[in-house]
Amino acid sequence: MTSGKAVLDAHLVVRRPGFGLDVRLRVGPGRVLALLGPNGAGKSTALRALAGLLPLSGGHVLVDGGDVTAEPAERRPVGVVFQDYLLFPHLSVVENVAFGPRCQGMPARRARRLALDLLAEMGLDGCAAARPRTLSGGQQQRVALARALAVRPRLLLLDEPLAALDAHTRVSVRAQLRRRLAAFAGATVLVTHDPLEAMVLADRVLVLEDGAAVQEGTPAEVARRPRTGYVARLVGVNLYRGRAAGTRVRLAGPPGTEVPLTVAEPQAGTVFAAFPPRAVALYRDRPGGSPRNAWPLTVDGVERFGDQVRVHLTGVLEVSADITAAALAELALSPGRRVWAVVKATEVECYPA
Ligand SMILES: Nc1ncnc2c1ncn2[C@@H]1O[C@H](COP(=O)(O)OP(=O)(O)OP(=O)(O)O)[C@@H](O)[C@H]1O
Repeated sequence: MTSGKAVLDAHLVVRRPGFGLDVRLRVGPGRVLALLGPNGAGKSTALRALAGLLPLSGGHVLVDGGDVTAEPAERRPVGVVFQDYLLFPHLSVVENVAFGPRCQGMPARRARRLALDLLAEMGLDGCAAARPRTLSGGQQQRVALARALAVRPRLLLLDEPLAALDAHTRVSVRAQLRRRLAAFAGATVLVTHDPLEAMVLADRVLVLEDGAAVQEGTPAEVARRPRTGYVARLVGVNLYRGRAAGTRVRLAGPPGTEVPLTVAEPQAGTVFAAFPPRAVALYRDRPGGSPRNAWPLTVDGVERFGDQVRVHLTGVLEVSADITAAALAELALSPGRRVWAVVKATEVECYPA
C-alpha cells in the first residue's frame, strides 16, 4: 500500500560488516506483505528487526502510528511464527498457546480459556493436552500460529512458515494459512524464498536483493513484469533490457551487438521486454512467412517436467522455451543443435525500465 492508514510503517536500517539492509515497509490493516528474496538477501534480518530481536542501526518501526523502535520484543504488539516453530517441548499445546498472554499478565484461567478457543478455531481442540512433538508438522504449524495470535498482535511475522513441511502437507497447510491470514485484522509480514508461497499468501510482494528492495507490487505485477534476473528466473520468464523506439526494441546482445525485437505496443527509452517460455516456438529451419522475432540459437540443455520440456537456448540471446515431449522428439533436439526460436510480438510484455 502506498497511502491510507498503515498498521506497519517501518524503515529498517541494519549495518553489519559486509552487509547492509535498508528497506521501507508499509502494510495496511488486514494486508499481507511477502518479503521474497534469495539466500542472504536480508529477509530474516528484516523480520528480526521488526520483532525487536535485533537492534536497528537507523530508521524506525511504527505500529498503528506508535513508535516501538526502542521497545524490547516482549513489549511490541507483535506475534512471530518462526521457521521451525520453536514450540516449548516440555509444555502441552494449550500451555504453549497460553504462554504469551500469561507473560503479559493475564490470569491463568483466562489465558487457558483464550488458548482453548484459539485451538478450537484452528481445529486443534483434540490436541490441547498433547506435547508438541507428538503432533504432525501441519498441526505444529497451526499451534505456532495460535501461539503467535494469542498475544492479540497488531503485527504478525511469519518466517518461512511452510518450509518445515513436506511438499504434500504444504499444499493443504498453505490453503489453511491463507484463510487464517484473511481473518487477521492486523498487518502480516511473511518471509519466503518460495515464489508460490508469496503469490498465494500475500497481497503484495517486496523483492529484497542484497539488503535493498528491487521490486514491489502485487504478485501478478511482479510475475508479469519482473525487474531483475532473479525475479525473472523465479517466475520462469525470459527477461531482457533494451531501448525502444515505437514497436522496435534493440536488445543488448553479446558485447557490442544488438538484437532487434518487435513488440505490439509502442514504447520509448530504456525498457524491459519479457515473454514466457511457452510463447517460444522452435523450428529446425527458418519458418516461412518471415516472422519478425526469429533468432537462430543453439540448444544448451533440455529439462523434462512431466510431458512438458523446457529447452535452454544460447546465442544472440539466452532463451528458455517450453515445448511438448512430442515436439522434442519431432525436432530431435539435443545439446548443440541449431534451431530457430520464434516469438510473436503480441506475446512480449514491454515496460519502462
Ligand atoms: N547473526 C548474524 N551475525 C552476522 N551476520 C549475519 C547474522 N545473520 C545473518 N547474517 C548475514 O547477514 C546477511 C543477511 O542474512 P539474512 O539471514 O537476513 O538473509 P535471508 O534473506 O534471510 O537469507 P536466508 O533465506 O538464507 O535465511 C547475510 O550476509 C548473512 O550471512
